Amino acid sequence: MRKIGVIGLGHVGATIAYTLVTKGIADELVLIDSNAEKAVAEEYDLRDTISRLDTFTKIIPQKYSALQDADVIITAFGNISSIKMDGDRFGELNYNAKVVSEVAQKIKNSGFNGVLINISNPCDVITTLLQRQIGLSKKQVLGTGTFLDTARMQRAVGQAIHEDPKNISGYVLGEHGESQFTAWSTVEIKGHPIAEVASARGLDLDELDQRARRGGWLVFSGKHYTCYAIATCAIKLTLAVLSDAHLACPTSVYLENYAHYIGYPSVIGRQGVIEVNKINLTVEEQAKLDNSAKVISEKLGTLK
Ligand SMILES: NC(=O)c1ccc[n+]([C@@H]2O[C@H](COP(=O)([O-])OP(=O)(O)OC[C@H]3O[C@@H](n4cnc5c(N)ncnc54)[C@H](O)[C@@H]3O)[C@@H](O)[C@H]2O)c1
Repeated sequence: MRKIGVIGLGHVGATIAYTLVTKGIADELVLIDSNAEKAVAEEYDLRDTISRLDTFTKIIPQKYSALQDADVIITAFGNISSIKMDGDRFGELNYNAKVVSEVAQKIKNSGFNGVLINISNPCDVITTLLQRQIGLSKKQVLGTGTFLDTARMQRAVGQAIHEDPKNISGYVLGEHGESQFTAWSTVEIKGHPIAEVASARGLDLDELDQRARRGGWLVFSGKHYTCYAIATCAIKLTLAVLSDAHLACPTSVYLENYAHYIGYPSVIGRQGVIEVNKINLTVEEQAKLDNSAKVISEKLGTLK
């Protein structure tokens, strides 16, 4: 039996819930939102969907205690309308930090002992707060982090050279925010290092890095939220946990040397973060990672 909880049923949470139901991934789905009307609306839209599906999902609305034996909780609470068009994901910091204190206590009281995947922004800060306040092990808590930004880098490079983005491998690392960076030393196209392809095809890597970083704002500026790509990232991570896939991907993971969560290569399976996959970065990339960690650390500091 696969039991999943989604907390926060806005654009992102509702897209995730719909995907979990229509793909038959969840046998039981706990749906929670502080907006009671919104929760009922999403619950019944999904119940009506189930009438036409070949699979059945038991929907359990608004019940934290039902999370006790859940395999995965996905947190997608927030207030996206508080984000201005200036490209700063820290706009939700104070709001979501307050939500954490409420939600973390309720998750803790439920006795949940599975894997928590956080989406709420600022992702690295909120993931750090959730882990600290729920008290689950650092392996059991992760954030989507730069998994989405890496998809955007794959899209930017793929578009530039007319390749399927899935043929581009490598990592965007650091904060899920403005200080993120593409670690070009890790990027390959069908096994060819990007440096080779860039010189042969005249690619401007700085510009592609910028396109990956600004990718979210391209979507946000048109519809004032993003949903499909982040939901797909969360679903992929959920499936990696449920099937113990040992999926190698960048997520927001706890790094001892920074003492908080940050986007870094990891391996995801049944227990959550199976491994923090330490890789060799160039001196320049390491400096960018350190800088990104400083940005996250400073924001955490403002909350103390
Ligand atoms: N990490 C990423 O890559 C990524 C990508 C997209 C969005 N996000 C973030 O995900 C979050 C959700 O985005 P959205 O567009 O769905 O926002 P949204 O404003 O549409 O939805 C947020 C939902 O959370 C609910 N909520 C607020 N406080 C709550 C609480 N105390 N308990 C339970 N539910 C609560 C709200 O009622 C609302 O339905 C935001 O923080 C957003 O910035 C992150």
